[in-house]
Amino acid sequence: MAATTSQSHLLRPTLPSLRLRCPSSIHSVSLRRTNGTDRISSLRAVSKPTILVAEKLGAAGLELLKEFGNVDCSYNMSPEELCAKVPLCDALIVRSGTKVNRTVFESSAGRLRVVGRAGVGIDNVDLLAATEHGCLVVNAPTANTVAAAEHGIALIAAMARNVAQADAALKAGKWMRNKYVGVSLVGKTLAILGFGKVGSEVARRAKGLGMHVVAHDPYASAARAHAIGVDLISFEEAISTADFISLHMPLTPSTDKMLNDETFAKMKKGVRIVNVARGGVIDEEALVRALDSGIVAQAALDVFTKEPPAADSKLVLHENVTVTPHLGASTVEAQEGVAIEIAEAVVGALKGELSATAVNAPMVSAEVLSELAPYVELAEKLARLAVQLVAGGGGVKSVKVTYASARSPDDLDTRVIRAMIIKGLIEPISSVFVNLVNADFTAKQRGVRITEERVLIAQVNSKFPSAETETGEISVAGRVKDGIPHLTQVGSFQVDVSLEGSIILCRQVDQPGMIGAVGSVLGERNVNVNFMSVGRSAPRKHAVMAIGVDEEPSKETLTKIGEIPAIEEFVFLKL
Ligand SMILES: NC(=O)c1ccc[n+]([C@@H]2O[C@H](COP(=O)([O-])OP(=O)(O)OC[C@H]3O[C@@H](n4cnc5c(N)ncnc54)[C@H](O)[C@@H]3O)[C@@H](O)[C@H]2O)c1
Ligand SMILES: O=C(O)[C@H](O)COP(=O)(O)O
Repeated sequence: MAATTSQSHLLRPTLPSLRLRCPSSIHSVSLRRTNGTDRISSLRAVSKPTILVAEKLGAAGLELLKEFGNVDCSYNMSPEELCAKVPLCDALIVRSGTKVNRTVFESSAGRLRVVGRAGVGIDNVDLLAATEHGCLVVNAPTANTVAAAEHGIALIAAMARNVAQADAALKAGKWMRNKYVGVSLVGKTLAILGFGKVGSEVARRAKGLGMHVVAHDPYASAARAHAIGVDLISFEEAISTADFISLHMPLTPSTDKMLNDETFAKMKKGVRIVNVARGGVIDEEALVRALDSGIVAQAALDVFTKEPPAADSKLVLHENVTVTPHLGASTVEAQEGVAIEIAEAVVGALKGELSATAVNAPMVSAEVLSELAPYVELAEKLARLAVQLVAGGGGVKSVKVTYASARSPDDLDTRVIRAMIIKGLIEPISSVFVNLVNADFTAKQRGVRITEERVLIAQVNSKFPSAETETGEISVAGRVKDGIPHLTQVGSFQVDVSLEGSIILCRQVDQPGMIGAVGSVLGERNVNVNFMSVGRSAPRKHAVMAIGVDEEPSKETLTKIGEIPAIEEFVFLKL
């Protein structure tokens, strides 16, 4: 019998069974918890990795990298030069100026294990190709946020007051006070599209300038926006009511050319547009048309579809457009921060640690990670063992994994364990290298179907911990002997005591004299013992004594039992 209560320990997941279903048979393996080390990323260890830095990186980051590996700083490489170098490198660090496409991963012939993007946007890295090649991609998402937001504000102010145009005119000898009358920011509506890290920092600053700030972001939390004093509104409302629009979303298939002829047509005439996100979110030819027609009064752009843009770009040369050459992240402070952030992420990944900034692998919180760590090696080893039990060498096509845990099934992140199971299933029978990055992809590609079942187990804190099983349940067993109910097991201890009157359970060190010591305490206080049984784990180790008593012992009697030196825990139970 297994008894459970609703009390639960949150951090005690258990993985009691893994079942491998093969075409003709079922193999079961019991899982046990081990103290195995965390081999989550399973990135192959090399003595001193080579790290290729393809774009300029801050000195502090380079120092960190040099402490760990051989650092090759090769800036301004052609695509061909990059492809020629990657087979010799374990990690590659880039900014936005290097295209890390499928050819790069293919050229690396499996050597490249980490791509570090020293910045936020990863639109220059082919994530699918990285994943297929088992290459982790990490970025540095936080260190340049403030720099980008400050640049956005600088562009809003410079555009509104014609700073760049007036500067150029004056340097050309033209004093044009009438031509460069600007517009004020105070009281104007600023619509922020993309209310993430940069967008929300721009919002804070714009509010300080007296602007009315609204935002559109399908994934942002309204509570977070309200905390900054910003209303989240629809895209249509944002673009049709704004005096200024500032773009802060990533470039993805769904944001590609988000601002186009159709959307410009819906804007308030004379709107001003700022883009420090990615050039591709604007249809640049449509923007030129909107500028020419006067729908858009001015634009300030830090980013372009093609960087650098063509020297004769109509957009760049437009008199109502202010441009900077992708300088949003380019402050001394941001570049030092980004360099350190990416160096730490790349070094961590090369060491085989899970990165908090992984872009194409599960990001798992430190809490969940430490909870799962003991099961990681277990999962891989069991899968390795199980796959080798399959006759015929064809591997498995279908695997069912059952996770029994005190965590709610919705709150059980199984990605790391699943990846290790896939690794254990596939690596022994193939030359494929499987890690956390490519596990799901590899399983799918090889036709291995993983189904997962999550079972919620309630766990209890027992008054008598020896009654608990490894999985946190209270376990007792009994039988009927000569018509009388008997207790035959407490936890993992075998006992045999009739269930009459009341029972005292004691756990003690197995040593001579214990039955006499407890019996004398009871006898001296006139408590009649009707049955006594001892079960032990091994001679002279631990034992559980079950004592049936006719009378209820006083508190003082129980205290005396507890004071016997070898007694480790005890409990009195009324039946
Ligand atoms: N110019 C620069 O030097 C510079 C510097 C830093 C960041 N950036 C760019 O700025 C952008 C934002 O960076 P971040 O750090 O704030 O990223 P972030 O991930 O914190 O924020 C992006 C936000 O865009 C939102 N979003 C996604 N799709 C959207 C859509 N269709 N409409 C509206 N919102 C949408 C997301 O929900 C998210 O909240 C990125 O494109 C990044 O590459 C540029
Ligand atoms: O996405 C980013 O982090 C910015 O666009 C900065 O890019 P950069 O590193 O090329 O300056």
